[in-house]
Amino acid sequence: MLLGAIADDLTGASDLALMLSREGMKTVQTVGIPPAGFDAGAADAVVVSLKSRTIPAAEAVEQSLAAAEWLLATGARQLFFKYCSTFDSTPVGNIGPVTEALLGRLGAGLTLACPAFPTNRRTVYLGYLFVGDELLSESPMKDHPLTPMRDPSLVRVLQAQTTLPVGLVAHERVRRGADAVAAAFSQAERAGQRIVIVDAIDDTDLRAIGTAARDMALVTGGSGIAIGLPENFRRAGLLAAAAPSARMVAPPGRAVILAGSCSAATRKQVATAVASGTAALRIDPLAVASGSLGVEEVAAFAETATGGPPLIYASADPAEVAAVQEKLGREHAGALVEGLMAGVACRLAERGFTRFLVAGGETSGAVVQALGVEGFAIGPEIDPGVPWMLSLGAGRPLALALKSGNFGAPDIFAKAWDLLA
Ligand SMILES: Nc1ncnc2c1ncn2[C@@H]1O[C@H](COP(=O)(O)OP(=O)(O)O)[C@@H](O)[C@H]1O
Ligand SMILES: O=C(O)[C@@H](O)C(=O)COP(=O)(O)O
Repeated sequence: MLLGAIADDLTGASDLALMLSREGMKTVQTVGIPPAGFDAGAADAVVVSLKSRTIPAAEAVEQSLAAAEWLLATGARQLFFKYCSTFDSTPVGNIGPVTEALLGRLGAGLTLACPAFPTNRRTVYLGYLFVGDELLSESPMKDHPLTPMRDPSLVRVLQAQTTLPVGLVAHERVRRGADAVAAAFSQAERAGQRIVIVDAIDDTDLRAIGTAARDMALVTGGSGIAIGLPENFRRAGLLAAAAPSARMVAPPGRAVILAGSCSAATRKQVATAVASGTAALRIDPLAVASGSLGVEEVAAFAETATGGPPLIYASADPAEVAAVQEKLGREHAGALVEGLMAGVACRLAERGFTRFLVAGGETSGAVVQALGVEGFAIGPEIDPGVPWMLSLGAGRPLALALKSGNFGAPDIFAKAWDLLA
C-alpha cells in the first residue's frame, strides 16, 4: 500500500476513493478500522471511513489515530486526512484537533490544508472558501443541519480549532507551479507554521500542490487535493497505470433511494425525482418522534412501490429543519432520521433489495454501519465525487452509491442505475 487515508465521513471517503481510482490507484474503502484479517487485496490506496465529523473532538482524535496506526502497520508511505470540501466542522473541531494529533503521531513538521474541489465548484482564494459563486458563509452551507459554516476565512476557522500556528500559501505562489509551492512550504516551516491553508482555483493548481507535497508525511483536504498525489508514486516507479471501470456488475435485486440530506443539491434532486413521477415517501421527523411512522411502514412503502426505484426522503428546506430542530433538538432530530433510514435499509436488504443510493454523509454512515458492510471496491463514476461501489465483507454483496449532500446533477436519482449491469 502506498497511500493511507482517513476520511471523516462515508460519502467523503467514497469521493476520495473515486478520485484516487480515477488517477490510477487501485483503491479500497473500508467502513471503520478493518477487523483483523481484512483483505485489502493488492490495493495501492486504502481509505478508512470514519463517522467522526461531528462527534466530540477527543473521540475523533482517538479514532483517527487508531486508523492511522492500522494504515501505517499495513504499509502506508503517506497519510491523507480527508474532510469536506466545504470544511464542515464545529467551532471546536474536528479538523484542527485531528490534524494536530496526526502530525504529532508522525513527528511531522508541516502539513497543508486544502478543501478545494474545482470540478464541484469549491475554490480557495486568499484563504477564503467559495462554493460556486458565493463565499462559504453566504452559500447554503450557512444553514447545514449539523455544521453551519458562517465564516469563509479558512485560516480563521482552522486557527480557532488548533493551537498549532496556521499560515497561508496564496494563489500568487501556487500559480507559479510546484517548485514555487515547495519553496513556500519550506518558508512556512522556517517561520514556525505547522499547517498552511493553500489556495487552489483549478486542477492545475491542485496538481502543482500535489507534486510539492511529495515528501509531506501528512496531507489534508478534500478529494481535489488528492488529484496530484498518485503521480508522485508513479514518478517514483511505485505505481502502474490502471483503467477505471465504466459499468459495474451489480448483484441482482431491487433498488431504493434513501435521502437524509437537506443540502441544496439533494433537495433539487428530490424535487426533480418527485416532479418526474418517481414513487416517493416523505419522512416527517416529528412523526418518527411520536412513533406514528416507523421502519415497518416505510419499508412496506418501498416494497409495494411500482415503477423505477422508489425514493424515501427526509430532505427539507432550512425553515422546516429549523422548526423540527426547535422541537426535537438538532442532534436528536438528526439521530432519529438516521436511525429510521438505517432500519429501513436493513429491513429492505433482508427482503431482497441489493441496490442502494443513499444521499447524505451522516445518513450514509448510519445506513452502511447498520448493513454491516466492511468495505467497498470502487466502481464507475456517476457524477464527480459519487462512485458506484460493491460491498466487501461477509454479508451478501450489495451495490451502493453514497452521495455527498451537495454533489450530483439534478437527475442523479434517475440516471445512476444506467451504470449498473
Ligand atoms: N427534516 C429534517 N429535519 C431535521 N434534521 C434532518 C431532517 N432530514 C434529515 N435530517 C438530518 O440532517 C443531517 C444531514 O446530514 P447528512 O446526512 O450528512 O447530509 P449532508 O451530506 O447533506 O450533509 C442528518 O443527521 C439527518 O438525519
Ligand atoms: O468533500 C466533499 O464535499 C464531500 O466528499 C463530503 O465530504 C461531503 O460531505 P456530506 O455533504 O456530509 O456528504
